[in-house]
Amino acid sequence: TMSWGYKPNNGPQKWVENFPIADGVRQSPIDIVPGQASYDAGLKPLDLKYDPSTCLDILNNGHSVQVTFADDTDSSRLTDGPISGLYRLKQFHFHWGASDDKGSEHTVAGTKYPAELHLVHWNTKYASFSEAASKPDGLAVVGVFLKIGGENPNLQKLLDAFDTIKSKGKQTSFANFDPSTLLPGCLDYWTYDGSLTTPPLYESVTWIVCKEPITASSGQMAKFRTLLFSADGAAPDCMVNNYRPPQPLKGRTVRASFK
Ligand SMILES: CCCCCNS(=O)(=O)c1cc(S(N)(=O)=O)ccc1C(=O)O
Ligand SMILES: [Zn+2]
Repeated sequence: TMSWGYKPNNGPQKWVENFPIADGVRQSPIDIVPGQASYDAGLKPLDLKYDPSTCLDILNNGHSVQVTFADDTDSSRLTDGPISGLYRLKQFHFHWGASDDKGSEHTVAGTKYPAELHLVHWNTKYASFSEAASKPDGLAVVGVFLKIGGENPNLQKLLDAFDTIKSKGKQTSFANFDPSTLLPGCLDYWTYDGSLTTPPLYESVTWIVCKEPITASSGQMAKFRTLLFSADGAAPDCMVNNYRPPQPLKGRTVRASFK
């Protein structure tokens, strides 16, 4: 049997067949409507501290490109913001479109961005990432939108590794990358209770979506589209449109850290 993907026969409309939580009460992503978000003066600024020496490798996992971090210490972590306690950085990855007019998972008043970066952190009140991944307060994912603009030299460091991880299952060592170079200058955010946006779709994510996008040039976005969903030797299948569309809010409140 074919595993899940983003095509008509195995994509987001079909995931509920093997992952019934796809129709759950706190699914992600969502359309964020700024006028309907409630400003919460109690929300703290995000405190993100990343140690580049914890960066391990870059991988084509067949769904996205992922940069993985050593998470055996607290040296790359998220605290404050909407969360309590300390969450360790596990990995970051992206979602993008076949063209610059789509690609993000979250949308803002219906607006799609060409891509979205997700920095995945897990709650150290649990013993491991995989234990945390299924708990209601287990994960905190920081989302950052990419918009078309000037060349992004920090993003380029990742793109330069893409030729060696073109196909599914390829990975290569990737050292001393500082993910904070991919964060926008302003860390105003929206936050809501949600889920993983890929199977198993666990409802375990506190989403923290930055209001300010970072830029990528159109040529840099084209580089993402040279990656393949397919493994070496299989018919080449371009890795594009690896995003889940917005899901029903089902009564949830979206809070804003800013007025
Ligand atoms: C134990 C099962 C964990 C599955 C989730 N893993 S993850 O790194 O949090 C993740 C999050 C996300 S997302 N878009 O941040 O919800 C997408 C993919 C993955 C992945 O597994 O590659
Ligand atoms: Zn993601």
